[in-house]
Amino acid sequence: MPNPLLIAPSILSADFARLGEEVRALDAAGADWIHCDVMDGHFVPNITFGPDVVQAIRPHTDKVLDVHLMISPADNYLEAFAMSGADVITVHAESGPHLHRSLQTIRGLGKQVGVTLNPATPLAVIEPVIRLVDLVLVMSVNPGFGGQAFIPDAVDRVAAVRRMARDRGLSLRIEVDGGVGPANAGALYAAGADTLVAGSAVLKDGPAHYRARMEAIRAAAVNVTP
Ligand SMILES: O=C(CO)[C@H](O)[C@H](O)COP(=O)(O)O
Ligand SMILES: [Fe+2]
Repeated sequence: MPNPLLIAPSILSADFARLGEEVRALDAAGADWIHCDVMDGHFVPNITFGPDVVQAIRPHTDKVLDVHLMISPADNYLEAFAMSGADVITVHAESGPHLHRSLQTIRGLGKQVGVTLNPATPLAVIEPVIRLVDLVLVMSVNPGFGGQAFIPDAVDRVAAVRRMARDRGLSLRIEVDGGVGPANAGALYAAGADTLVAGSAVLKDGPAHYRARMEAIRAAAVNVTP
């Protein structure tokens, strides 16, 4: 039985001066999760925000706050993000030498555990830790910026992660992030993705379009028979 499809708009493409309003608008427009991109200017060549901003948006929605940490090292900040009200905390496998420990720490903080891989990282890296996670995030762009072109190899990588999970009897979530929109949602869902992050495809034309943009992605995903 596949997991229900979730659409997770990324606030990376929101108006940062009106972040609370933006989160409320995404929630009201039918977002399943709110995806929060945390960048440190070191692991990725861009800087966004830290746990104080996650804490500031927490009262604006009851939806799951899906925190994608693009920071290195991540371990020193996991507790702060847990305290900020994050529900899912995802770390990059490439961001430190102690991935297993990072995932154990997130679990110990009572949060859903995510691991993510850059497009060039072999999928085998997650084999030793796949039983520890609730979610595998397959990056479909090189992390750091919104609005980049989708890397088509991500579809095959999703299918391979789904096989890896099924072979072990795991029904974890597979999330895809970067350049996701109606043009690739069907292929991603058919390959086994169940959580689609979308920044620019949802937010680029403002709040009046949020609902229609998310519905278009949802419709494109489920209309392709796996
Ligand atoms: O993690 C990210 C970038 O590193 C973002 O979540 C992602 O790029 C979303 O933006 P878009 O849908 O515009 O690509
Ligand atoms: Fe992200």
